[in-house]
Amino acid sequence: MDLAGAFHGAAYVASAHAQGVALAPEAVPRCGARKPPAELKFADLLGAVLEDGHLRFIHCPRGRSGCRVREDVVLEVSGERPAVEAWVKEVCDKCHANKSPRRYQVFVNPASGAGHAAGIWRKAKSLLAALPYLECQEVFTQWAGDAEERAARLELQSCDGIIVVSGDGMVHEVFNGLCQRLDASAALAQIAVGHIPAGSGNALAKSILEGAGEAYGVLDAAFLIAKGRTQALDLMRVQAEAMAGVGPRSSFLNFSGAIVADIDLGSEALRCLGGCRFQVWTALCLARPRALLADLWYLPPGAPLPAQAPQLEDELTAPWEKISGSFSLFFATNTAWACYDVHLAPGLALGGSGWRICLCRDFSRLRLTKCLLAMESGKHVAQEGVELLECQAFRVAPSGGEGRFSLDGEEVPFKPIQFWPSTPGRVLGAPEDLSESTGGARI
Ligand SMILES: Nc1ncnc2c1ncn2[C@@H]1O[C@H](COP(=O)(O)OP(=O)(O)OP(=O)(O)O)[C@@H](O)[C@H]1O
Repeated sequence: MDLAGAFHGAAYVASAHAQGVALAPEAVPRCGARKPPAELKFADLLGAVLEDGHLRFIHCPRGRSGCRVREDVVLEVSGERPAVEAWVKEVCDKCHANKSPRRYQVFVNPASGAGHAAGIWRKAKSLLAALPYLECQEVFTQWAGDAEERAARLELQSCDGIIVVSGDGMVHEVFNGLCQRLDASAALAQIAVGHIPAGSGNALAKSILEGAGEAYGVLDAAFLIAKGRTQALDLMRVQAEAMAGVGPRSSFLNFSGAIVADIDLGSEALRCLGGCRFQVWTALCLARPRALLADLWYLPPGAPLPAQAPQLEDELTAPWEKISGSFSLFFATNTAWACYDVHLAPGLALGGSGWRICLCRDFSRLRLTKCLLAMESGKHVAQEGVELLECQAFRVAPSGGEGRFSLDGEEVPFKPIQFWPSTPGRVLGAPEDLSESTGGARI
């Protein structure tokens, strides 16, 4: 169907087809791009909204840098109101994956990253609030653990997802809140978690955006969330000694020892620097790198996974594999990116692919430095001696010396710890399903 109208006396025709809305040459934009684009692609559109006889296309094409920019196009429409409304609805339905209205709970952490979360949320909200099919209820967290408590108490009937405006630490809290619930399986299936990067590492946001072919940015993250596609995320149940008072934990992101944990945990005090905190602390840690003396057991892909996780004190035999040694680097991950600029496991998909463990054994300071530098591009995987193991489950037990362990960016005791797959979660934002975006009939 075509939509005809006039603006300042100029005639135009907006014509929706399978890939987008074509604007006839004489179409005149009321605001936005100086020159009207010939076509507004559904891939760049979040919807069309009727406001006082005008039709606003919420349009976010990619700018020169590859990041999304907001370039709404507003046209004056004429015609029978019901016909125009039907046209608008059909266009909207083609713009986002989820046809029904969605209600999101938003958690903004004023203490995350360099303390810019409120401004970051304002930017994302200006886009999300323009979409009539989205309703966002925001809460500024008051203390560490606030988001976890709220996720554990959330009423499932009133919420379709949680948007975290913070770093990975608060995403960890939200998944742990969902995992603690009596109805955890239902909550994890229903409540998809979106991540708008406002922390220092923002590994989840980066991994989702990169996997969906989007640039890393605030508007990009908000755009992908609004698109409404979701995907599974593997979660691991964490069994550890001496976690009394903390309760059982789940991990969605990573686990590290040796220099990576020392950098991650040691640099906490420099959170005000944002992502730079890692660079500064890496330089300090490389001056005197501390190796992890430990035994690692892991269950390789394809090995039968028992229904029950072994107890931490149980002996592990085949098909478990065992590696003992001095690890200069120990970094297990569930996501391709371990930080917005650390491409730890290139190509690792979020759901159903298990974890990867990156190991360096007995590396000199020079080799370790080269490995850490190459991680930015993911080229470390081709370096001699860098191992990347695939696993379904794993256990690490320190065998001597001192050290620290970091679980999703938070410190856990330097004691035996085991990771066992649990009910997967869901995240907001996924690559476009090509079968959905092509072959649509002309409307
Ligand atoms: N109002 C608050 N005051 C103090 N701390 C808070 C508040 N709200 C949340 N927190 C805590 O802030 C901590 C840090 O947040 P988060 O980990 O998300 O950011 P980050 O450390 O800067 O980023 P990243 O984890 O990506 O490196 C979390 O552990 C969270 O519990």
